[in-house]
Amino acid sequence: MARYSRTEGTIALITLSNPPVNALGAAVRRTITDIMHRALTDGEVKAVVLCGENGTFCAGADIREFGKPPSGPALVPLIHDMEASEKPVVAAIEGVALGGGLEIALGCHYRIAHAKARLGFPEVMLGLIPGAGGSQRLPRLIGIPAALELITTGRLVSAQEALKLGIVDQVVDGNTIETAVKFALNVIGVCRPLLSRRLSERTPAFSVDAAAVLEEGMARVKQRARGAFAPVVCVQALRAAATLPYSRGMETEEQLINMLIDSSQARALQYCFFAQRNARKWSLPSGARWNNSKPRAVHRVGVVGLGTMGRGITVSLVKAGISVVAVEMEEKQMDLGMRAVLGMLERDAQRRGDTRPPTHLLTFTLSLQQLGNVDLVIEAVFEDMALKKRLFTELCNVCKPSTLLCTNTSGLDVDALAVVTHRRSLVVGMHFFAPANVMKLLEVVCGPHSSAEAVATAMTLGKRLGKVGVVVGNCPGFVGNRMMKLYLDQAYFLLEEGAAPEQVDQVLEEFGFTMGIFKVSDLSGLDVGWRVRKASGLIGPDVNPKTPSRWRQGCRYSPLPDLLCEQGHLGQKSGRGWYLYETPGGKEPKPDPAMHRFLQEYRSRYGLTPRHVHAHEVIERCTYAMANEGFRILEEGIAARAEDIDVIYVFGYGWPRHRGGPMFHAAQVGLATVLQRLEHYHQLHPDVPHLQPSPLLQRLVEAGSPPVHHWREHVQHLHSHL
Ligand SMILES: CCCCCCCCCCCCC[C@H](O)CC(=O)SCCNC(=O)CCNC(=O)[C@H](O)C(C)(C)COP(=O)(O)OP(=O)(O)OC[C@H]1O[C@@H](n2cnc3c(N)ncnc32)[C@H](O)[C@@H]1OP(=O)(O)O
Repeated sequence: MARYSRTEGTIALITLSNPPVNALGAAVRRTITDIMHRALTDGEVKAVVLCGENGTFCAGADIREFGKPPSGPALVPLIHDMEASEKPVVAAIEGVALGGGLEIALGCHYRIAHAKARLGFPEVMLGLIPGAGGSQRLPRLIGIPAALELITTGRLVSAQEALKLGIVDQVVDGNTIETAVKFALNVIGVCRPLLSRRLSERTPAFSVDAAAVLEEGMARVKQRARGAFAPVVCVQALRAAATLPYSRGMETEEQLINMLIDSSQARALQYCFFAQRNARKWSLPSGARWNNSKPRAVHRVGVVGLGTMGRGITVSLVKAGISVVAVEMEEKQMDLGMRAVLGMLERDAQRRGDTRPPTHLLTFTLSLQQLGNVDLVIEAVFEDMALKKRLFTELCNVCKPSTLLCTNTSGLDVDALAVVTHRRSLVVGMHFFAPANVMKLLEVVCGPHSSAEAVATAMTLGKRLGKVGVVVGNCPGFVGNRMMKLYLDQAYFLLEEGAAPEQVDQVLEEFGFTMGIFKVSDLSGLDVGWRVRKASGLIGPDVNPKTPSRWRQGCRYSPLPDLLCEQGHLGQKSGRGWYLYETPGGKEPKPDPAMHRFLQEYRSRYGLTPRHVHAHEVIERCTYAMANEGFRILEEGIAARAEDIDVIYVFGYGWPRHRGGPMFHAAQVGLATVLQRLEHYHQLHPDVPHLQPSPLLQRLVEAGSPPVHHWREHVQHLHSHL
């Protein structure tokens, strides 16, 4: 938990020891409190050095303890006693000093950091504020504007930036602990009393315009928070630091953290923290798992297709230091793709202050033959199964036998591609999200033949690219797009029933989505879905001409997006979609009076009487339809855990993190309520079978609505696909 030793005769060395990240669980807090007391009262000890074992200072409070009854000593008195001591206390920071870890370091009189250390207050990402004095000490050390930025965003800073800001006193390349011990020996008795080093006793050096900075900060934070409370409360805590004496500021900090600690948003954000980490822990029916499967080394990757996705994937790979052979079939496309990739890399290098983008890692070619020596290929051509099959057959002839063949399809059958190859076990889906160099999500799609080695390699490659990988099973649309289809259907039906696109979007954005569904659709291009619907036989020559327009495959269908596509209204790129744009390619959506007329005519053509659609109906129908499909996905074993589904939605679809994800949201609303509302909507819309509550949801309600991490126990055919 924490060890005590003496060095150089007079220095007490306290080493936090709680692997993997020295989180401050109750037992750790108890041990450091005892050991610190011993050091501060031992007459032979003249100074204390505080460090962490295994190259990590401390990642803060143990997040697993939040939401449980408090136990063990609190951090605030420990930090207070340490700071009040007449013996200098020096923090030797290696690895990370985060949250409560940084709060402890700020209670020390001096801070020495290793050059590779990172420091920060990420509490806001967990729905909290720094609650052990951090919100009061940091602004006293670095001023309101810098503290405001760090605390409201949760951004971590490098040791170098921390030095510039004044958070640390020295940065070292060599042995941090040895340097801190020498430093401690040097300051014994030099700075007596340690008054000027005690941040709580500092007179805040706030500039006269602190009030304006806080006001501006509050406006900015409210605009970005999308309904999340914690960033707003962070500003309130900083306002207390700016306007109140330290002790009153601390009282305010305590009131604010107590208000947040049991909030549903904090629960959701902390759930997301662990869900993201658990997603890495995949397993297959064979018993292969993340921790017993060895990934292949990947040095050189082929990317086939330089459209939007291929370009983003190429940029992502190159930025991770991986050589890429990018193949396009047509010269014109190659030229466009090459210029786009180089432009993105150039802009990225400029942003990072680098003069030269890593273009030496890139080869552009019109010939598949150049893929002979790559370790892995990512196919990113059009969503056309016949084209993909031809390509995979050819890749088998061209690539060395050990090359992994990955498809970036957003929903086509990965197994159908595997079977055309002679290396079925080396085929997996790597489904990136646009723009692929920005979006964090990667669905790794595992077919029935995919080997553990292939899955491990795709997941490891994803991690190198900075992606959050989630292993999913193979079915149309996988997890994300399969649920998205039902979300979109509900949105179209709401328009048919009386809503306007901007009304639906406003409700979804107020709920916290990054962008409303119709804005997203305009951004991605309406033709993307149109092509998928054509390929799946929902529209086009295969449809029996006698089939009613609003009826397909035995259920209600909305032809609204097809009608827009037929008119050339493809979204931003054509200047018109669900919204109107100033020019083709414009980014600013405006409600379109022509769309309102179009919807009116559409409704009267089909005898639909428009009604007022309430905001709660928009949310319920969209989010419960998604969750209901999520339960089916779990039942079929397409996703291993509800958490995986939530990670997919938070990282790939703009679902508000502070609401945890569609499955967690359903649990927070109450599964019995979700079931009852789905039954209600299904009664009103019997022609929408997807609104019928899924059997798993019904069983969970019968079982008393267990918490999310127990849902697996109620799945009848665990791991049918994974
Ligand atoms: C004092 C609490 C008492 C509760 C009563 C409430 C009273 C109110 C008073 C509150 C006092 C507030 C104190 C403080 O202000 C609040 C905090 O400190 S909140 C915590 C802030 N810290 C963080 O958010 C850090 C989170 N961690 C990370 O960012 C990263 O994990 C990392 C440290 C940068 C390391 O990254 P990686 O190397 O990529 O490794 P992983 O992320 O995979 O992590 C490895 C492993 O460690 C687990 N883990 C990481 N951090 C914590 C943590 N803080 N608590 C518990 N567990 C942690 C992570 O889940 C991984 O586990 P694994 O998946 O391997 O099982």
